[in-house]
Amino acid sequence: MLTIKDLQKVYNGTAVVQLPELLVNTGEAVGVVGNNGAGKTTLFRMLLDLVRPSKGQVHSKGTNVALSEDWKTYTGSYLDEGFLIDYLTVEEYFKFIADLNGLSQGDVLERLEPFHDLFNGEVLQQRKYIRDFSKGNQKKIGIAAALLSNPELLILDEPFANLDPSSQIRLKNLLKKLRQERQMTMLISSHDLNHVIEVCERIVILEKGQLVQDMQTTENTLQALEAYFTV
Ligand SMILES: Nc1ncnc2c1ncn2[C@@H]1O[C@H](COP(=O)(O)OP(=O)(O)OP(=O)(O)O)[C@@H](O)[C@H]1O
Repeated sequence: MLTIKDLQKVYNGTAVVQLPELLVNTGEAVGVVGNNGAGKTTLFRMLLDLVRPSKGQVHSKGTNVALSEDWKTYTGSYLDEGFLIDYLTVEEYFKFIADLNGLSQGDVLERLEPFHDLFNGEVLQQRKYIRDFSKGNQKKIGIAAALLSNPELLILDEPFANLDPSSQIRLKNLLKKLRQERQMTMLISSHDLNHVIEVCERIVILEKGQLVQDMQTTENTLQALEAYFTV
């Protein structure tokens, strides 16, 4: 699905991402972990053509993401609040996304059904602008919007951050369900090692922009990650 070749991003003379090669197969869920400043967000921004690489390319289904818009039809993503339109209500925002994707009001309601527990009665019909929601609820809105188009590829940056414990568990279960039912390809960055290994069958560790480990998730992965991050 994704082919990253010789990818580099340099800021102020320092390579903050430097990846000779990284392949993400169709149907694979890859967790990206690494300490603050490891380059996770910068990598995701390059995957989504939001930041131009200093060197190298990202291909999605064989197409360079910087040279085509085709990948946008099957890619859902949420990195931060910049993805929202904060002066709209939630319903207006979902309608905007629905119109972009040719979805009816009925489709939207059906596709939001799996979010019922995660929304916890605090997201829909609130009669307020997105900017007036809490950070956690804004994140739920963004993730739901990313999934409205039923994408083949989902890219989420720290989806569990800012969520309360119940919401983290609900989101984790929702992502696991999407994996099981739709074999959705996922790239998820997270500082929550427990949750990310439950959702993803493969974990890559970034350190100072470099890929230092690439492992399949097993019953020993949490221990291995904890050992790695214990300094
Ligand atoms: N626009 C920018 N200009 C200069 N430096 C930048 C810019 N964006 C990111 N960086 C730097 O690139 C490095 C990687 O940052 P990035 O946000 O990708 O890391 P991260 O792994 O997502 O970190 P965190 O876990 O803290 O979110 C950091 O040193 C950061 O300061």
